[in-house]
Amino acid sequence: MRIDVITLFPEFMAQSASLGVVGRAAERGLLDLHGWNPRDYAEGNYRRVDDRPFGGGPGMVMLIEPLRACLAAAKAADPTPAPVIYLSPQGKPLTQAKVRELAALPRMILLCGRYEGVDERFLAAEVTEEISIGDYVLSGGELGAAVIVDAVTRLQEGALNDAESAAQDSFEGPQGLLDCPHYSQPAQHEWGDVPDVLRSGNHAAIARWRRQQSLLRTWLRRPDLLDESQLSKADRKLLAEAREGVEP
Ligand SMILES: NC(=O)c1ccc(NC2CCCC2)nc1
Repeated sequence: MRIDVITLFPEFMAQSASLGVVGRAAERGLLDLHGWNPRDYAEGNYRRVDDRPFGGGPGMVMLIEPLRACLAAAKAADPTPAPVIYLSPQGKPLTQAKVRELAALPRMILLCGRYEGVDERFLAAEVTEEISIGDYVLSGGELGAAVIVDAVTRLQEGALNDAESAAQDSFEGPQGLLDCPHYSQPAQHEWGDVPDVLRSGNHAAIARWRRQQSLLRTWLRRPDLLDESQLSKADRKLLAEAREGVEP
């Protein structure tokens, strides 16, 4: 997948995409990441990318023309069509379903705003959709872009060593349940012992326990994600059994 990021801080994106799963995916050619700096496309001695807002008020607004030229350069670099996604608190909340949709694309262009934002005329003319990574305000869209880069890259074929681990992630299953608890060495510890079932070697019992824990955890922590009408008979039975003796 190719991802072009329009940002005044391309070094930030390069850094965040050089580590771990994303870094490895980039090395494997699963991710082709390009940074584009609007300042490189700003005219005049001062190479202005921002100016004061009409109507007054605090802060600055990113100007149309440097962004327009910068986006044109990014599009000219590769013929593959791509949605232009603007990160902002006014965007649609990012969900794993949206991540899966984006991960299936051959390319996307991420636009990162700074200051008070981008001239509305640029958004109206060039932006396909706005996405928010949560209901809070950041100083720039770069962290949102890094979140999207990470989330879509780990879903690229071959990015994760064990494809299963992606399927067992929270929100991944068809019902979008939370992930179950995980344990490793030591089996006994002053903070508690590993549940016996996980050491039993009984893979059916282990899968059952994990499913039950995911159901219980989702019910306790994120009931908004649990649509019991969508649960199978088996899942409803597992949840009922797990609920006994547990206060939400
Ligand atoms: N919740 C978010 O996804 C988000 C995105 C961008 C941002 N700030 C940017 C937007 C325009 C100037 C700074 N803040 C928050």
